[in-house]
Amino acid sequence: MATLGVNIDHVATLRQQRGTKYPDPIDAAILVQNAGADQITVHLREDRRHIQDRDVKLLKQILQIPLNLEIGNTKEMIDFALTIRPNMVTLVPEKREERTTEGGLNLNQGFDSLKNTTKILQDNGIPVSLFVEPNLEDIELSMKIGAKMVELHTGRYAEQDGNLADEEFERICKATKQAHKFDLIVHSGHGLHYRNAKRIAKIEGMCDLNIGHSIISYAVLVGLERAVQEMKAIVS
Ligand SMILES: CC(=O)[C@@H](O)[C@H](O)COP(=O)(O)O
Ligand SMILES: NCC(=O)COP(=O)(O)O
Repeated sequence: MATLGVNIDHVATLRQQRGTKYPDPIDAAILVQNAGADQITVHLREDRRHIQDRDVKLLKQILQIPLNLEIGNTKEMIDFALTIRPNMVTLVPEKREERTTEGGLNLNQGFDSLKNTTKILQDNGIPVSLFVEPNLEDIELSMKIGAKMVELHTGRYAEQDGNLADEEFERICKATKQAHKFDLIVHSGHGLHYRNAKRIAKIEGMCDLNIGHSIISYAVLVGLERAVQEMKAIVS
């Protein structure tokens, strides 16, 4: 079975929504670590809509489990990663206007630049994963770029039902097999939740699942009763 990386971006989304100091993703990361997560994942977006530079710096200092930093392939982000030195970097595509990451990297278009960035980071001891569509061409390109890992974008699998989800699942299985032939470590993520994650975790050789939005959403619900009871005790 796979290990679990918990993406805590959307704890920061709640904070940024009001410009408050709470909820602090650092507090969340400690709870997540104590609950048994194998890794913390954060996506430092160019527009800083959720996670902030300060969050990443503190996480690197306090975490006892690995920190996976997701960034776009820009000079600003590469310089930041080289300063912070996370345990790994996942290079992801980014569009300011998107609500969330819509697909994998365009490896054909970005080939030279991604190869260069991967080399810089890995030469500095930071292993690189490429966030890619689960297709055979992109797996081969990932190997040619020289990354040690890929993260297969499971968004389409998560959005589909029935036969269409089965077809996507097959694509993920084939991409995983192909990646193993090239000695790439395989992770998966995006849109995974309590009903669709198990099937992906059971794929042979699937290393890690990065899951964020569904876990933070569920945490709001399972924590609400206690939160209301504690406020009720204060106001009454
Ligand atoms: C790259 C990826 O799939 C996730 O990290 C996702 O991007 C979470 O961040 P957003 O919800 O801001 O897209
Ligand atoms: N790389 C995927 C990730 O970190 C979490 O994505 P999501 O579960 O928030 O959709």
